Formats: sequence, structure tokens, C-alpha cells
Amino acid sequence: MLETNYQTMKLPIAPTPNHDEHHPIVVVGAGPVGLGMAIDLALRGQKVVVVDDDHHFSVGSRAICFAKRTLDIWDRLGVGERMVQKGISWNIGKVFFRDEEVWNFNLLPEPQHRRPAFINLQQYYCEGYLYERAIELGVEIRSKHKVTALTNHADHAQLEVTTPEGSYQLRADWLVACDGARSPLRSLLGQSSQGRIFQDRFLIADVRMKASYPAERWFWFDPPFHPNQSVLLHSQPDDVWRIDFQLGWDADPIEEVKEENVRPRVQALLGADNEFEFEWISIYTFACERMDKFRFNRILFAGDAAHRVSPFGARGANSGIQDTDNLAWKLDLHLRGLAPESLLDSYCSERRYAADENLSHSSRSTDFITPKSDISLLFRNTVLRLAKDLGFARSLVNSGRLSTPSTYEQSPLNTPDQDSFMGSVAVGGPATDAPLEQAQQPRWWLNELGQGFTLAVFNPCSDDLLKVKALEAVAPLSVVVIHTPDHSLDAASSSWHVLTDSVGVWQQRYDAQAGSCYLFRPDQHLTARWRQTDHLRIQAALHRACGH
Ligand SMILES: O=C(O)CCc1cccc(O)c1
Repeated sequence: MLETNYQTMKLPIAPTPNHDEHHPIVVVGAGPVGLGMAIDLALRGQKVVVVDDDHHFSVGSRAICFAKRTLDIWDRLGVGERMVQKGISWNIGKVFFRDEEVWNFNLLPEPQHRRPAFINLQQYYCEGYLYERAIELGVEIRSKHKVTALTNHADHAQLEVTTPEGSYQLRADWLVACDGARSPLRSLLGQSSQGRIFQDRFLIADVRMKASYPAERWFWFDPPFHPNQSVLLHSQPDDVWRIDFQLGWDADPIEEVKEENVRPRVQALLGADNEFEFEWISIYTFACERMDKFRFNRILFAGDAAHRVSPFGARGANSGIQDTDNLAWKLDLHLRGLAPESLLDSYCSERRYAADENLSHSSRSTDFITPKSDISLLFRNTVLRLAKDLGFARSLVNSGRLSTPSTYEQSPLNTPDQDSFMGSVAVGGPATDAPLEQAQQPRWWLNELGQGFTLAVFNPCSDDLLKVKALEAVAPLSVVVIHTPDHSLDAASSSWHVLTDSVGVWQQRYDAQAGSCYLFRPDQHLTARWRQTDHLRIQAALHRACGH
């Protein structure tokens, strides 16, 4: 079957309503962040309208690197498999200084995870797949509907929306602004983003060619084919390769994007004999900045609209997708009357903490990649020269610290540990995957977490379990029993969600002992855990995690 061409596809222009409208949730922006938000809410039974001023998917390949946490979120949204099937999976990064490799790293050194550390996939595929999923779930997407005025009220946002045929008024009980780095909504609201603008220019060349480079991230500092600057290479599906060339601040952006000027740069990297054609060329400068607040009454900002980083580390789209993972369940619980409105404030505090972590990584990487003084350059080159032989120098090499999810350590929603735990997951951190079995069939732990809260109880005693099971009737909770093959379960267990930890990886990753139990939020972050299954403590932790 012929594959859809998402690059050229035009989306249907939605009709213009002939009267004013009122909707519970409006999402502005149909990029990966806005569509993810809409899908997540639709899966929770919420009615969502998405408005977007365009009717094309992303032009050029733009964001290309999607991290494991994003894949885990997309699995929950029902699009992970499709993304992974089309994308190029990779775990390894290599760093070169001049003409030799000085270091390489594996972003997923332990086996037994369903998903790789990263996939590379052009943004137009990502948006195309998300769009189709949103339509399948009944999300209303209004393409070519542009927000031209916005007023902020205590209990709603009022929008004026302009289409090719006219304009209409749209009242939103809740408005989620996912309208990208230039965020027209942010300007309409009179808000801004603050931070650092980096004085350097980078050239992106996406080239189509047959090449035998492995599916790895390759980063060169000062290579012979592009002296005194850096170069980054990534492979994408359909034989497309992303090459980022650092050009320096003095480069002329008009001249540098001309094919005749880009061709020799690419040819110098690939060798004179390699043939290729251009798929996309652009020049960019970048900034590391964020808004002071992400919430203004009923208006919430997410993704690049709220915070923006350099591309190094692939923390832009990935952190935006994590924003909506954090926000969707909170908004849903509030709209269903199960959480106070103040739960939305925890979206802002948790995701602002994550944004600051991303901004700090991104700024440090950028400073290392583009040193701005002779002394910084000397330090950088000395580190790179020593990295081949000395471990301490390797730890200082920074070609981009690749996107990992934040642990909301200080979140008021967490119940701090009273018992002692080792293992790889901390309270506030995202659940880690592990292989399990259900009736002898293989399962992955992250796929078994529901859309609500999940309580995992390990090798439980029957009495405790019955009390905990009763909580399912009064809270958005599902209980999962995880047991080792030597731990027998009550006869009643045939009707429960039971998983077997045959290889012991789950037990080891969560440092579980008989009776240990773990409360995961709907976004799969661990929010409380105990050595004993006490239903009263669990109920209190659930209450707290819902913002009460
Ligand atoms: O490998 C990285 O650090 C990110 C690669 C990337 C991501 C988005 C745009 C771009 O030009 C490069």
C-alpha cells in the first residue's frame, strides 16, 4: 500500500461556525504537543476542540529525536508502536575530536526495556500519526482557524478565531496554549519568555542518500571537513540524514542556505563520490528561555510556548510532550470533580522545575559546543584531547545531554518515603519498565499501567489485598498484583489483574519485598510507596496526589 505523503498533505479546512461557541477545553496548536494533549484528554472521555492556523503538517523534518519517555507516553496514547515501526531506533552516541573518536556512550545500557533510548522520526510523520489518532478518538480539529484575540477571565478564556471565511467567538472553560516558540497566544496575553539568546548560527541540511553509517548519533568537534566548528549527524527514515553544521555568528544566513553553498559542506563530510539530494535546508539561531508562569487563570501554556531550549539534547519536543502527560490527567480529574482546581498549580510547579532542568542542561551543552572566549575554547579542547584516555575528562565532554524525564522530587503531591528503598525509581520519578508475564504471555510493565492511578502490590497477603481492592470502588485506582512464581495467590485472584515477575527484574528495579506496594499517578510517576500494604495510608496518599 502506498504510504501517505504527510509532507504535502493538506488537511481539510474546518467550516466557520455561524454563531458563538462555548467549549469545555480548547487546545491551540496541532503540533506534537497540542495533538498529544488532545488525544490524552479524549482518552479520558473529555470533549476537545483543537484550533490551528495552518492546514499542513510540519514543513521540513524539524524535531527528529524522540526519547524513550516520549515513546512510553505515546504507547499510553496508542501511537507508540506506529512511531517505533517507522522511526530509526538508536542507543549509541559517538563523539569525535578532529579526526578521531574520543568517546562513545550507550543511552540505554541495561536490557529488558520495551523501547529504545531514542527513535529518529521526521516531525511530519509524528504529527500525521498523532492527527490520525486524534481523529479516530473523535477530537475536533479545526485547521486554518487562527486565534486573533484573547481575553483572560477568572473562569474562562474568550477567543476570537479568524478563518478564511470570517471570524467567530469561542469561549473556553479551559484553554491550553501549545502554539509553539513564537506563541501568538503568549503575545495576545501580553506575556513574554525570558532567557538567553545564543550568538551562533547553525545550518540544518536534511539530505536524502544511500549511506552505510550506523543508526547512531555522531557529533564532531572541529573536524577536518568543517574546521573550528561542530557537526552533528543523525539518520532518519526514508534514507534521510540530518546534518547540523555550526557556522558561527558572522555567517550570512541568506547566502548560507543556498544549495550551491551547502553542497560543498555536505560533500566535504560525505566524500566527493557520494551522491545526495536536499530534502530541507534552513538556518537557525536559538534561545534558552521560559515564561515566568505557565498558568493564567484558565489558560495554561505547554511546550515551546512555555519554554524553549537549544536543539542539543533533544529536550524541546520531548519536554513539551511530558508537559501534556503531566497536565491532561490533572485537568481531567478536576473536570470530573475529583480534584480541586489547585491541582493545576502543581502542573506549573512540576513542569517549571522540569523546564529549569532542561534549560540548565541545554545552556551548559551550548556553552561547551560554542565556547565564547579563548579560555573556554582552551578548556573545551583540553577536555576533548584527554577524553580518549581519562574517565574524568569524558564526564566533562558535553555534546548535548540527551533528554531524560525529570523526577518531581519536591512535588507537594508526593508522600515522602517513610520506609527505606533502593532500586532505580525514586518517589516523584517516572516508572521504569520491566518484563512480566500474564498467563504465561509476555507483558511490559509500562503497558499495564492504566489511565488512572495504579497501585502495584508485590507478593501481598490476602487480607491486606482485599482492603486495598475496595479502594477501587471509591477512587480512580486500579490495583495490580505482581508476584514471583513461588508466591501463591488467593483463589479470588483469578478475577484480579495479576502479573508474574518470572525473571525478577521488576522486583530488582523497584527493590520489592513481600507486601511492598507502589502508587503510580496517571502519568506513570511514582508518588508513594510502602513496605506494607496499608489501605488507610494508600487512601491518604491518593488524596494528596489529587491535590487535596
Ligand atoms: O542529537 C541532538 O542533540 C539533537 C538533534 C537535533 C534535534 C532537533 C533538531 C536538530 O537540528 C538536531
